[in-house]
Amino acid sequence: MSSSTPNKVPSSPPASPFKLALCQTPVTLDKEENIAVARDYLMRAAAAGASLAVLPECFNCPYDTACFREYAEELPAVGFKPTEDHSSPSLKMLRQTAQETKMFIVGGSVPEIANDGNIYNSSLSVSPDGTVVAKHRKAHLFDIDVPGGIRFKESDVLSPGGSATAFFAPEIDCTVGVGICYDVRFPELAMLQARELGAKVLVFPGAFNMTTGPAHWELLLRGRALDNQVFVAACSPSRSEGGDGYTAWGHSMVVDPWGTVLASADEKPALVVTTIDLGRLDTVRKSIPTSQQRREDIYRLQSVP
Ligand SMILES: NC(=O)CC(=O)C(=O)O
Repeated sequence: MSSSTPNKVPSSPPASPFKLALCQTPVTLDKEENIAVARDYLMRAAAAGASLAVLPECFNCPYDTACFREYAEELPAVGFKPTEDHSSPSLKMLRQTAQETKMFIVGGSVPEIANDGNIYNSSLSVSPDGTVVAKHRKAHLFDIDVPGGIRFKESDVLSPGGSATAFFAPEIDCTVGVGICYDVRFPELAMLQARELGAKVLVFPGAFNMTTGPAHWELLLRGRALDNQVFVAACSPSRSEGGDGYTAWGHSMVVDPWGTVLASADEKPALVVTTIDLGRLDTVRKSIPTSQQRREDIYRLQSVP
């Protein structure tokens, strides 16, 4: 797996605390309306003092494989400059809002159509000057079949991304990792973001559902926070029926490196704002120094012939 490299190694001592906002927006069939609502929540996040704001998975589109191709947009690569024109209405909104508010925005995710016709579930992150600083394509596709629960097959329509993603945000002196929803179930990805890319906050736009949400959402977020001793912030759409009846769990949540839930929403539309103090990360890592106690010599997985 290749990894995108953050644009700077974070300096020490840790930066001042900053505010992070999760925008748990309602998502409907109306793409234009979804984008306008997302902007409205982002403006409210800025008014609440946020420096980093996050949108949900598929913020412009119902979470429904039947919708992905119709709603898909072409998206640019990392490094795309604010001066360059682009056709994507979602990117236009993200850039304009980031520039106006001076926030870093992790733009949830939107269906992306690539030059070769493949569709991806992709997240763009934009810096306060409007530059695209990260692009993550959902690496693990949500193909599941839970008897009596839910069946979903993203791979019917989507192709998987092939890298781990993180970007450095100088204004808050923090490297931010980005994964999308099902990616959170794979500890190796989070470990790569934290250990090799230096992420201190892992952000997951995600839309769990009424079967896996109550069972696994909080458990996974707290697990990834604890096993990497990082902050984890996950942003869901609010609970509304998708085109084929997919019902999002909601419960957007921020967890600290000790595994404590700092802030969370219920299932309704919500703006969750909380303070991130990266000093907490150093305290936890000093108290329980698991990163220095790893036994790499005994972790080798051996394949069975
Ligand atoms: N929707 C997803 O990608 C993941 C999910 O709902 C789950 O893992 O459960």
